[in-house]
Amino acid sequence: MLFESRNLEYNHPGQKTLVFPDISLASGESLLVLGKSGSGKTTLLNLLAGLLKPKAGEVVLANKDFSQMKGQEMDLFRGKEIGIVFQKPHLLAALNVKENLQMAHFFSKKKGQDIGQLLAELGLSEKAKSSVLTLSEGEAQRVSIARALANSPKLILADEPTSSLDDENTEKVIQLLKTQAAKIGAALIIVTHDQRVKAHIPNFVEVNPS
Ligand SMILES: Nc1ncnc2c1ncn2[C@@H]1O[C@H](COP(=O)(O)OP(=O)(O)OP(=O)(O)O)[C@@H](O)[C@H]1O
Repeated sequence: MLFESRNLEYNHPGQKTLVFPDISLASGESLLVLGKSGSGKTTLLNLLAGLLKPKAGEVVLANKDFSQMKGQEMDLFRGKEIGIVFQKPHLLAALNVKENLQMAHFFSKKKGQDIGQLLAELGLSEKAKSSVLTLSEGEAQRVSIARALANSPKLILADEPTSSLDDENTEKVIQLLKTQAAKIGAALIIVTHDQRVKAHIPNFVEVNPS
């Protein structure tokens, strides 16, 4: 398996212990994380991104357990191997579209995908030199997907990536995530409430409040 998380538990201060379902994904496979508000979906995503350390359990990507990795070692590992798409695109306002993607290459110190080709595949070639402030919401979300993919990560994590998009852009964003994950052989995990996404990705786990 390319990616596995096992027996994960987490404690927010003063809260009940959250216990998570195990996940196991091969290269190119996609999975939805479903669950009620407050059940722990974002916490799970943060554990899978190495942004939080679990109280128990392990997270293994390409045979490496990174669940207890810290500091610079974790940042470097994440920069190389994990692409994250947030609910709202976090782009650098001072930079244009292409420069935002170049930053991802710069920080990961890894030769990733060709940026021109990636922009073309995401239908953004004409926006390469545009300020990110001038993009529509759908375009900005596609740029943030391009940025998450720029280093050809082995794991792509997306937190409610379609919640502010219309049907057409939702369809586009999900297809892009799926086809790009398959193309670069990554595992794809999407946290969502969005019924529209369930139609495209049948594989899911549910986080239940313990
Ligand atoms: N920093 C924190 N400190 C204390 N408790 C927290 C913290 N972050 C989250 N929690 C609690 O942990 C639980 C899980 O939160 P989390 O954000 O992971 O849920 P979620 O399923 O993503 O919710 P939503 O769908 O509403 O975004 C909730 O009860 C929340 O109040």
